[in-house]
Amino acid sequence: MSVHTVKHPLVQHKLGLMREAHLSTKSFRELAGEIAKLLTYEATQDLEVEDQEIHGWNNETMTVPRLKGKKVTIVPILRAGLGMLEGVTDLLPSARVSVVGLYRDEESLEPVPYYAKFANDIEERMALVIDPMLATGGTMVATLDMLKEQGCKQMKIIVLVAAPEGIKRVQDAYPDIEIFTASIDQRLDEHGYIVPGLGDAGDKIFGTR
Ligand SMILES: O=P(O)(O)OC[C@H]1O[C@H](OP(=O)(O)OP(=O)(O)O)[C@H](O)[C@@H]1O
Ligand SMILES: O=c1cc[nH]c(=O)[nH]1
Ligand SMILES: [Mg+2]
Repeated sequence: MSVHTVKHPLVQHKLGLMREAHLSTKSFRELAGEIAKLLTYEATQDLEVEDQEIHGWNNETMTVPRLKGKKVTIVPILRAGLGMLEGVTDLLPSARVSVVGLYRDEESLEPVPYYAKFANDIEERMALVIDPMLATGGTMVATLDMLKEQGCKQMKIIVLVAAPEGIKRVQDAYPDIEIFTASIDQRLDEHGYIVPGLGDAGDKIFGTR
């Protein structure tokens, strides 16, 4: 498995803005979408293209590259993953969206699934799982287990911030999966929050803090 930390200045600048304690809900949500879009650009670098002949502006034929029609399903993890969805669909407008809902139990820190609705032909699609936070990794591994159970063969992960503990948990369970992130932060605190992190991303995106 490889972990790609996207060091692009725009990504790093925007993530820095997200770390401000008193950022408005509006700004936090906008930045989450913008970084998600930039990370998607990186995560889709290996999409295949094929030549297609077209008539150009002067009616001469020319050959242009076109996406080969790789089927993708975007998988936002409720709630917080929804804050990234628009940024991802901006770049992948034809992708199907498969939604899973899991929350992390505050005491045990274990994921509790409560919703799932998958694309019909999910077994033929590459799944792009999106969630702002990869903390203990419990939620992500449970999501990947659900996708595998549905017959999904190729999966990638896009998170805004990852903790080393979460990366290891995903890595142990799914050695071949690629993770794209804007930052690998230092550690988890005693409540399982990423430090320095962003705080509770779901609460910040939905204004429920
Ligand atoms: O890696 P983990 O330790 O499992 O933690 C990460 C999960 O916690 C957060 O969701 P939360 O449970 O707060 O739900 P929410 O999105 O509804 O706020 C976050 O958005 C991840 O889904
Ligand atoms: O730091 C964290 C950890 C889990 N969930 C969050 O929203 N933030
Ligand atoms: Mg939350």
